[in-house]
Parts: sequence; C-alpha cells; structure tokens
Amino acid sequence: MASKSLIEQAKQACAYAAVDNELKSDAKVVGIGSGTTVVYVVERISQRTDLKDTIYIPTGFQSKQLILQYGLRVGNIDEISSIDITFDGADEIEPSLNCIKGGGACLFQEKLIASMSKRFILVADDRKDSEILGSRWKQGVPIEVSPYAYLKVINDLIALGCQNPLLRMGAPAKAGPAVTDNGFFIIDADFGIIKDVVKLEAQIKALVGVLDVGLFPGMAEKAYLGMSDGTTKTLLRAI
Ligand SMILES: O=C[C@H](O)[C@H](O)[C@H](O)COP(=O)(O)O
Repeated sequence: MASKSLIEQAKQACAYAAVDNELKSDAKVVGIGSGTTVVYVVERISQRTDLKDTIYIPTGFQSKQLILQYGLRVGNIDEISSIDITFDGADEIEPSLNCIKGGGACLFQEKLIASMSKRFILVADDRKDSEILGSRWKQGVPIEVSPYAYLKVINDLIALGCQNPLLRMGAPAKAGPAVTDNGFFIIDADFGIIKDVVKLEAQIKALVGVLDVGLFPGMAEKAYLGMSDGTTKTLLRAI
C-alpha cells in the first residue's frame, strides 16, 4: 500500500491529537465538520470504546456519509438544542483563530453547528497557518448565495470593494455552477488582505441573497495544526 503524503500525515496527526486531547468520554453530542481533515477526526473517534451513547451531528452530505461509514450514530439537528464540541477543518487560520472556510462549498451548515457548540475546535495542516486572512488563501472568501440572487450579490460585492467576484463552477464534475448541500451557489470573493474580519463578515451577511459567508470570526476556541515535520502545533484563542 502506498504511504501517506506528508500533508496527509499532518492532517492525520492534528486530527488524532485534537480527538485525543479534547473529546471527553462524557460528550453526548458532537458536531462533525466537512472536508478532508475531519475524515481523520472521525477515523480516530471510531477507534474509541468510551463513546457508546454519543451522537454526531453532520454539517452536510459528506459529513453524514462519513459518520455512517464509520458506524457512528447520526443525530438530527431538529432534535438537539446544544452541541458539546465540534471538530472542523479550515482553509486559512490566523493567530486569533478567525478563519476562512468553504473551500469545499460547505459553510452554512458548518457555521450553524459551530454556533450551537459549546466548544469549536479546528484541525488543519500547516498550509492553513497564516498571519492575516487573505494572505495564504488566495481563492477568495466563499459566500453561499441564492441562485436567484447571484448576479445582484456579485454587483454588491464589487460595490464593497471586491475586484473580481467569481461564481464557482462545478467543472469537471458538473457543467454550470457548483451547487451546495442547500441548493445554493458559491461566489468566491477576493478582498485581498482582510484587516477587519468582523466588519467584512457583517457587511457580506447583510446583503440580501446571501445565506452565509465563509468568514468565522471569534468562533474557534482552539486549533490543532499538523506541521510538515510531523509535530502538532496548538493555537489557543485569547479571550
Ligand atoms: O467547504 C469546506 C469546509 O469548510 C472545509 O472544512 C475546509 O474547506 C477545509 O477542508 P480540508 O480539511 O479538506 O482542507
């Protein structure tokens, strides 16, 4: 069997460390994010024998399939009012743990689950480690929009200072735009270096037609970063 690339090893290391250190035996409800790094979170959880009664709340189709694939209990967001802890990936993380998410077109359900969680823990390899948002993730801020409103939102984003907002396309897997788990489109909006994350998030969220934006300010408590030398670095949000 081919050995894992260094990046995959880094993802696995940070995910395993996050689960080992943060997931306590008394956790009743656990949120599971989306993307390639949380696969290792679920893999590690499935190796535990002390979490028999725990239910797992997915953040989208991939996340739900992952929970089922590992034989864990899927919970329904309609049946719970709070989540003990959520693990999720990120596309860029700055030292204060503000982050960009949505590179894989999942962001609204992720933000919803994060907002219901007592603790929100990020797992990522060190390509996501950044001094300031917008300096490493160059694809732009992902924004989930109603298909009916996408052109109006693109024009609004230009008025907000985005040079070239792009409607994300589904090629080669799908002709036409990428469609999210909620039946919405994604616009990638490059705002360059983002100095005021809170303000930009509020401005974009206020646009009619926007479901949510992949800026997550002030939500994560801790980030586990898998480094290329095999170690894991932990970042803690200053409160
Ligand atoms: O849309 C996708 C999600 O926000 C992911 O959590 C994010 O893109 C990070 O994914 P990955 O762990 O694959 O880098």
